[in-house]
Amino acid sequence: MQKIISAVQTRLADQFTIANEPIASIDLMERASVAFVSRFIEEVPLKTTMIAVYCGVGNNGGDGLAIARLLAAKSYMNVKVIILQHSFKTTIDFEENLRRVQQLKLPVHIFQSEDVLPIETSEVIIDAILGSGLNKPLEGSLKKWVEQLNQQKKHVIAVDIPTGMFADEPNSADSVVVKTDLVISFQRPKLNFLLPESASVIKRWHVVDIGLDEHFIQSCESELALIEEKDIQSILKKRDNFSHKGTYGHSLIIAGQEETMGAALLTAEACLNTGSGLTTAYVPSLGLVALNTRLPEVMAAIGEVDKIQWEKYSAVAIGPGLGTDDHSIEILKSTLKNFRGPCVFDADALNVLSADSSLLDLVPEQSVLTPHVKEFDRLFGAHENWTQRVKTMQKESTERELIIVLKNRYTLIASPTGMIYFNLTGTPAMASGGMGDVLTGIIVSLLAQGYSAIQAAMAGVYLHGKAGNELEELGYSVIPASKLARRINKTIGKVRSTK
Ligand SMILES: NC(=O)C1=CN([C@@H]2O[C@H](COP(=O)(O)OP(=O)(O)OC[C@H]3O[C@@H](n4cnc5c(N)ncnc54)[C@H](OP(=O)(O)O)[C@@H]3O)[C@@H](O)[C@H]2O)[C@@H](O)CC1
Ligand SMILES: Nc1ncnc2c1ncn2[C@@H]1O[C@H](COP(=O)(O)OP(=O)(O)O)[C@@H](O)[C@H]1O
Ligand SMILES: [K+]
Repeated sequence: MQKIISAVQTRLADQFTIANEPIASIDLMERASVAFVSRFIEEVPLKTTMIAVYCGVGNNGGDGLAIARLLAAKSYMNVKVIILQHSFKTTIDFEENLRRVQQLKLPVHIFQSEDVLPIETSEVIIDAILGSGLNKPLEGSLKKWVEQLNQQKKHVIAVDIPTGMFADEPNSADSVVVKTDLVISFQRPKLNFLLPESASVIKRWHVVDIGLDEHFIQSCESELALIEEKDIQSILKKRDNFSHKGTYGHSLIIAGQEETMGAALLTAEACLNTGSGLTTAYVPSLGLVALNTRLPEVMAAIGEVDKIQWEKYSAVAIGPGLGTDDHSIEILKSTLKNFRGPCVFDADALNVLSADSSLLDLVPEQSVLTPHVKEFDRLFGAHENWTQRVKTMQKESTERELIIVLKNRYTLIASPTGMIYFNLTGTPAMASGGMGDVLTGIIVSLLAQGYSAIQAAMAGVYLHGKAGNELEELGYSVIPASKLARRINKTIGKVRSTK
């Protein structure tokens, strides 16, 4: 698990590394710049490319100057430096790198606040104007310059963070930020890279290791962390030699209506392939033929709700394609009343809970809720931005002792301990109908197999995304949910075998 740290904590990590490695500040800047350049070369391999490095006068600008020098040393022939003199308060390392650049005789153009920037003729812009030292939204000449740069629609690569973007607090909707194709960021992604608002200014980001003290970073107080594959490997258990189907639990999936039987099938198929010992689907009787034809391994439960033998099941998933009519409400109420084991609430189950907060209050502790953003806002109220949603998740999850999985490109998982875990696996190729049903099937299966609620949510989300990544690598530009439901067992096998 990698802690995500704030801009302030990053500064402390810089200082700690400088004092304890020990390393001179200027040498740490050099190391960061070397790390940037090694990734930049992969992005822009052509040495004749015209590159303009836009520098501020703080340490981000210092990085920019070092990067310009290092690129020239790597035989990039057309590198020029533009210094935006937004302040006269320069840093020592900026000054030192300016001296080094001037010795090389690289073209350096300096612009003062009142100056108008000429139209940029270079093909690639490196944004080293401001980094994590941003302390207020851009204004005045800096804002004007950045607006002008954005209009030119160049290939922009930012150093550490796009100029104007806060690392860990929300930018207002009208704030001006450099629009980037790639951010090469130092040591950790910034919180805001992981929230959907960043999409308007960041197409891709990549983190490079600049050798900050990891022990210090991991000891920082932070309630935000990134899930790593080794975390999932340590969760996943091997299947024992003398185990049998009874060892791996019995999942009940309550899903589907006449027009949405597919949701029940997808959930059940994913559950089966994730390793649940037995899987039963409670579906309308008109769905029986489909279920028996498509998934002969899955048993069916049909008929009156009060006939369900709740004690047979180790875990329940309720909601995909269930509808929100009276019958669905009755099934949900019955689940809340009768089932004592771990439960996943998804889709229409969440919609029913949103419509009646007294039902939401009955959801047992350690249940897993898997809303997408609309379901989340229906459950917990409208939000102005994702920073607010993160706070709400934390509050609701700790107060209600629930695991909340807020699905997105980078799905967030809130634990009742107050921690928020970010998952980085997954791909936009997974943005297709039924994908959430598959996730629900994976999570309920893990619950039935005896994993704790937080383990099942973390492993489920990670493996779901990882299966998507693997299919994309096999050539799928869009992944049908059923394809992923059939792939998941292979993904689990691979993650487990690399232990
Ligand atoms: N420390 C290290 O060893 C390492 C650091 N590294 C690099 O340092 C970067 C952080 O550098 P930094 O702290 O110097 O801040 P930076 O982003 O350059 O800006 C500071 C300047 O911005 C100004 N300013 C702020 N907001 C403003 C606004 N809205 N509009 C106008 N001005 C504004 C502020 O002015 P002030 O408000 O103080 O007057 C100050 O002059 C980090 O992202 C990474 O790239 C790496 O080399 C690794 C080693
Ligand atoms: N752009 C994306 N990148 C990564 N994962 C995605 C993306 N879009 C959707 N997903 C994943 O697909 C699933 C969609 O869930 P949901 O919206 O409930 O779909 P459905 O209701 O069709 O089943 C979530 O797990 C989400 O994380
Ligand atoms: K920058």
